[in-house]
Amino acid sequence: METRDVAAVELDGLRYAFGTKTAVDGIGLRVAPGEVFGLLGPNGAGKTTTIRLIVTLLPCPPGAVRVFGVDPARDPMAVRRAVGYVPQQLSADAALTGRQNIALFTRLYGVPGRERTARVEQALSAMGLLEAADRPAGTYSGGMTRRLELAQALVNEPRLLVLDEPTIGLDPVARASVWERITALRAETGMTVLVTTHYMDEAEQHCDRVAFLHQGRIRAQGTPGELTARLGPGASLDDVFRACTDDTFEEPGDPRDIRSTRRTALRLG
Ligand SMILES: Nc1ncnc2c1ncn2[C@@H]1O[C@H](COP(=O)(O)OP(=O)(O)OP(=O)(O)O)[C@@H](O)[C@H]1O
Repeated sequence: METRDVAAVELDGLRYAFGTKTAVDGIGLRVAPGEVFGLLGPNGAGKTTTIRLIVTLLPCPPGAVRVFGVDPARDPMAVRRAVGYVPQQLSADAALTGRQNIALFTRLYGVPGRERTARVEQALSAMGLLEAADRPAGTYSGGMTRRLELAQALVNEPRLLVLDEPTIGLDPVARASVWERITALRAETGMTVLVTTHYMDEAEQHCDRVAFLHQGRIRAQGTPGELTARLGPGASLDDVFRACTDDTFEEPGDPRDIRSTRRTALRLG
């Protein structure tokens, strides 16, 4: 039986290695239901690997991951039913129309036949794509393509939406339009959103809480306001990013340690 206290995502000592390369090195975090939570960090920090473990695309050890209380190591199908995942790599078929692309996903997700049309229309509407629905996806702008991919994930009616770099490569207007849709969706449905991004301004503006990863470990986590406050007046999330990737940062996992890097970060900033 689920209670209000069940986390949307809970990681406890999560580890993963590709052969001898440790990509995720003992991560613990908790994403509350309804939160927008940002996983931040430099290239190779372990963000995508963490996400792929959560969405069951990589096998995780029992007990290290819970999605709404369900361990993907024990019941991956239950986790897949709860999750909508938009990977970094573009997944829309350029030759199909937007509507056809989304319809394809209703089949992939096993949406019952009688519900498919309504789900497709809802997803198109939620992502502002009704007018462009019957054009080939190959004619869409970058921002529209991203919104189409979000729409594809939405037909599963996910409780947890997982987005890997949803705005990468988009111009500022398209980035804003993608976030506008995500924000509206969250407000309307109460959906939990787990997102990776390299854009610190987006994380600062749109994430309720964030965790900074570096070399497979969490270096700091909290609200953007908490983390910047630890670096002092005028600090930005960019400064926190730099502090967390500084090699002198010794004790991962304890957000208080960020204070010890304050001087370094300010110097670098
Ligand atoms: N399939 C793989 N085989 C071997 N090593 C991998 C594989 N996938 C990722 N890695 C390694 O694991 C580490 C973490 O990679 P990951 O893709 O999770 O990082 P990331 O934080 O998502 O980076 P980016 O911001 O570049 O997407 C990196 O050192 C990467 O080279």
